[in-house]
Amino acid sequence: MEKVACRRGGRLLFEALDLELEPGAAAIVTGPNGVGKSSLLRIAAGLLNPASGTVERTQAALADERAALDERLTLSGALSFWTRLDGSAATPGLAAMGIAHLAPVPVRMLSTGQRKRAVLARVVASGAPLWLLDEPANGLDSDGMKRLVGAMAAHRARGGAVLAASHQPLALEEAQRVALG
Ligand SMILES: Nc1ncnc2c1ncn2[C@@H]1O[C@H](COP(=O)(O)OP(=O)(O)OP(=O)(O)O)[C@@H](O)[C@H]1O
Repeated sequence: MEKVACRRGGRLLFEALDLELEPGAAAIVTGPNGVGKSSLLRIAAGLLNPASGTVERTQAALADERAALDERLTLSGALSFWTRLDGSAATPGLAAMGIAHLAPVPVRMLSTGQRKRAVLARVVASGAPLWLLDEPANGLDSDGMKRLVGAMAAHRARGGAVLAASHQPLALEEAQRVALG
């Protein structure tokens, strides 16, 4: 991102933001509620246009509060919708997040933490080089947190990059800090 500005509802949230993520790199976006962290991730995902500046990205997978998993389907069915598009497989994502046993369970029946793991499984399964994680630790128990940290480290070791927004400390070694507000 070069000189990126974000305006929402007529209000300038941030401007002149430069951010570069090399393969294997990570950045953590911090700042108070409403400052524009999710908006920054949506700009990075290509879902929101910056008010000014330029964005160049590789293929990205976004995990935010919208699960983007069909509530009416089983978890494996909902993940398959995405893996068919991505030409990838759901199994590694389910295994990485420790929810292989939930594959036949309808998405609507998942608990908060299970749902969060499912969203992260979708990201892991995507094979996308850039992970955009909005509050990825929310709702996770200690095992879920360990799995998230492990998945991010493995992704970076394979040359992937992570851009995360979090109020909670995230174990991301040598991550750049992007402090908004
Ligand atoms: N669709 C929208 N239209 C207008 N304003 C919006 C829209 N979506 C978000 N906003 C506003 O943009 C601002 C930034 O929202 P955003 O979700 O990016 O903040 P955040 O830093 O992620 O907050 P939090 O820490 O609470 O998750 C907020 O004031 C919010 O009300």
